[in-house]
Amino acid sequence: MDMAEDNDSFGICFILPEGGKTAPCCPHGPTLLFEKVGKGGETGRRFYACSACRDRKDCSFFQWEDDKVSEARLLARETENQSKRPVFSQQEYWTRFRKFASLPLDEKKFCLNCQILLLPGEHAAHSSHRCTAITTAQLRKPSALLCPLDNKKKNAQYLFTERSSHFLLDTLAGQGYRKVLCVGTPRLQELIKLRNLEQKHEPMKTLLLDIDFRYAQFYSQDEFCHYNMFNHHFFGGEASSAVLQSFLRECDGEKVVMVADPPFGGLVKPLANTFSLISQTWRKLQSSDSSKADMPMMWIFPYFFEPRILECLPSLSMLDYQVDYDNHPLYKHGKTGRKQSPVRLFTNICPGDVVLPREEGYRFCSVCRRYVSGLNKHCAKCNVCPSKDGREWKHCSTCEKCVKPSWKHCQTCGRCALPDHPCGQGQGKEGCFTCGSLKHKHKACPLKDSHRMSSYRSNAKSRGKSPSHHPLYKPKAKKKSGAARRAKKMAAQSM
Ligand SMILES: C[S@@+](CC[C@H](N)C(=O)[O-])C[C@H]1O[C@@H](n2cnc3c(N)ncnc32)[C@H](O)[C@@H]1O
Ligand SMILES: [Zn+2]
Ligand SMILES: [Zn+2]
Ligand SMILES: [Zn+2]
Ligand SMILES: [Zn+2]
Ligand SMILES: [Zn+2]
Ligand SMILES: [Zn+2]
Repeated sequence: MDMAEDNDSFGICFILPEGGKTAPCCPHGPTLLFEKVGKGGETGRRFYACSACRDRKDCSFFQWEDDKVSEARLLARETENQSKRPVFSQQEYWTRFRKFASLPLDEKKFCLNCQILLLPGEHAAHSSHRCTAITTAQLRKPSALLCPLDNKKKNAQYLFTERSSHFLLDTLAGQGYRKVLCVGTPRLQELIKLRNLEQKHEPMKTLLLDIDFRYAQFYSQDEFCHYNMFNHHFFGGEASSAVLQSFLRECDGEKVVMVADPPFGGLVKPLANTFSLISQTWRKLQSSDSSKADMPMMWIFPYFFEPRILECLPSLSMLDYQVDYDNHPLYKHGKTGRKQSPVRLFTNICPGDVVLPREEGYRFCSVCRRYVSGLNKHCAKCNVCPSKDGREWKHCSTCEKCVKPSWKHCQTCGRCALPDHPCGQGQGKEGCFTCGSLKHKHKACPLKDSHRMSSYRSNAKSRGKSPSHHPLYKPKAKKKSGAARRAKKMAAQSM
């Protein structure tokens, strides 16, 4: 980490759900349990908060773990949760879609204000809204039709460029996968369906799990589930989770792979927990010979979360491929954008099997047995291709490792750092790689279980007060950890 963390801050830890305890629900399904952690690492009071939203404006749920909640309050909560449900069930959406698809062209209308496909009887009710005609081709590309939800702290809908979505699809098809579980990847699902229509390749099946139920309008029950990937919650209940179960069953040798592209501000640990649960479900459904294997997956996330991700899911490894987005213009691949994309693929597919495009400068390192960025030169001393960010890193013989090109070895700190680093705070120790603090090691880090600390920074005064004084809702970001700071910057620089 290239950042020092201010040591007076408190962290918030995410606690994995314990068996037998049911968490209260917000409109986004079961909430997650968190714990405030003091500077000495001592733990504080636990509370439940929304799994999906990091901003109080999006979901204001808050409850101390030991709160006694009145019946009246529970009822009010349930009513609120109900009111946030989609108007139609997935089956109703599908019926509507089929009706819509059979309409003559001049009756096919989409309301831009309400973001819904309109059936003939509904045009009048939307007459004062902006409505647009829809072609069959548009109907097949919902991700281009729906306006991306760029709410940074909730949806952060960044859509793959053609380059990245085709790369993903070609790679997976080339590996023999015939079923792609798309977790938060609507554009990939769409591309798979378009490719099937061409009838040039063996058809692939796809199921989209996404919290954005606008996509429900375009798909059958077998193609879309309204889903929250931070708590593995199916809004459509058991019928919906059964859809996933049947998708994960590999009949006739149809291999399944999962591709997930969560919002970058999301917590790593709950996501890893969800992906493990999906993998477990998959494993139970397979014949005995694959009982030990993990479900093949690709998790798309910025490279600076690598330590966190590998800590949670050690079977993954990070590839050098830069994933880029249409509506994230600053982070384009290679030299075309102002900056290189920091987003990478984390996968348990053998890295050597994922061929990165030579025409984009990637090359195969025969020692590392994987494809790497053109500038990622193999270091004979470290015996790896060390670069994480696509730039050429250089070896520091004092630190005995390769470092970013902008770093210089500092005699005072006894390590490599940016030239303008806060000097002299480390006493020659490397400190914590989670938060960057030089005063403790990673194992003792109070922020270990959360990279959400940027929005959760607080002071002790908030303890015991009402929800409106809750630490979650008081973003008092001074200095963030490297990863949190960069994730925030990515979100802020978008659009
Ligand atoms: C970074 S975008 C990825 C889109 C992808 N690059 C594509 O082009 O298909 C994040 C996606 O995850 C979805 N999403 C956000 N929060 C979610 C949650 N809690 N559960 C499930 N999906 C979520 C968004 O609706 C969006 O589709
Ligand atoms: Zn919520
Ligand atoms: Zn409307
Ligand atoms: Zn190498
Ligand atoms: Zn080296
Ligand atoms: Zn050094
Ligand atoms: Zn120094």
